[in-house]
Amino acid sequence: MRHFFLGLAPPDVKRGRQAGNKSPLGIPTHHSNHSSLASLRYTYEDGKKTADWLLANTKHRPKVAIICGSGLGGLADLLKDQVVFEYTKIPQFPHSTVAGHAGKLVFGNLSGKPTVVMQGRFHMYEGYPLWKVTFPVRVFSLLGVETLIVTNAAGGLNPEYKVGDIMVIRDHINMPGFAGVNPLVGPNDERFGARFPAMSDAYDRDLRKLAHTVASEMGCSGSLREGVYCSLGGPNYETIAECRFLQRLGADSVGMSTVPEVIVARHCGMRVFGFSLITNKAVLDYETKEKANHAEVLETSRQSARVLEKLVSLMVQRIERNNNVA
Ligand SMILES: O=P(O)(O)O[C@H]1O[C@H](CO)[C@@H](O)[C@H]1O
Ligand code: HPA
Repeated sequence: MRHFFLGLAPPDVKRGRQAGNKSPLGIPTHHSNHSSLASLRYTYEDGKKTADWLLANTKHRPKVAIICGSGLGGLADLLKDQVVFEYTKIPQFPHSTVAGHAGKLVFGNLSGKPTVVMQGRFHMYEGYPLWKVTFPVRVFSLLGVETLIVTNAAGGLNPEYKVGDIMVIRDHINMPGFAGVNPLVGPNDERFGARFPAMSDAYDRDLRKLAHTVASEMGCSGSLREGVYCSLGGPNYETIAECRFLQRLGADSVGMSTVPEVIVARHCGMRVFGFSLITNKAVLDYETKEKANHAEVLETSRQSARVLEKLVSLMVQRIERNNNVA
């Protein structure tokens, strides 16, 4: 296993062609107007710089990328012939700040397939704008990744779901998107994708089918669900009224991530698959004393991670080049 401690200070983020004070996360603290805010983002060339740096420092050429949810980073340990980069050492990469997100990018072979795994993702509630949250996805696309697998820890809204169940994501509800909070807001660079991408087929049908096949071969189809994930901004967990509202909207699970990554991956033509691990039941009853908390989320992830890891690695084994399933 090789670790990179090259001591490279991450270069400054593109300033959106404006001067101004910055927070420690590189986020400007003063904006003259909305349009300067909208043009503040990483450019295609920024993504290319980071991708080229990674390609120069590893011989791996991944076709599959996996983003691990809270407490689910153990998946990276299954990679053979690892090359590990701390996020803090990768030019322009944001840094992980949440418990259960180690902040390492791991390249290697998973089930014999060249794969890159994010041990830790970025969330809007950490103070990152969505163009930073989703920067790794664009870097993956520039590395040549064709398939993105996302995992997350989520609260179960569907009354049938139990803690420890795994939900194949069939579709999502982008709650912040209703208010215009979307990673694709701002000037569109056609080299990544079209101005108006479709999202009706965001989660690949063949990979969803494959997940059910693999789960039944593993003998765990009883705890495999399929449903709709709803993303909120966080960081507070939902009120009871909000959970009831989300249920009525048709959401089966709720979390604070994933959707921006999926939107950006689909924008740049990647095939997407996702799992929610149901780490807690959403609180829907005013009589209960139950409360969501991150310690419980991490504990459920710890207990159920092995099944999820096996499911993902068996799926990767069957993903062929050019988006086929073996
Ligand atoms: O979605 P992931 O990153 O798995 O994490 C989930 O767990 C945290 C809350 O416990 C939130 O960050 C929520 O989004
Ligand atoms: N709500 C939001 N995000 C979450 C939850 C939840 O209940 N569980 C894990 N992440």
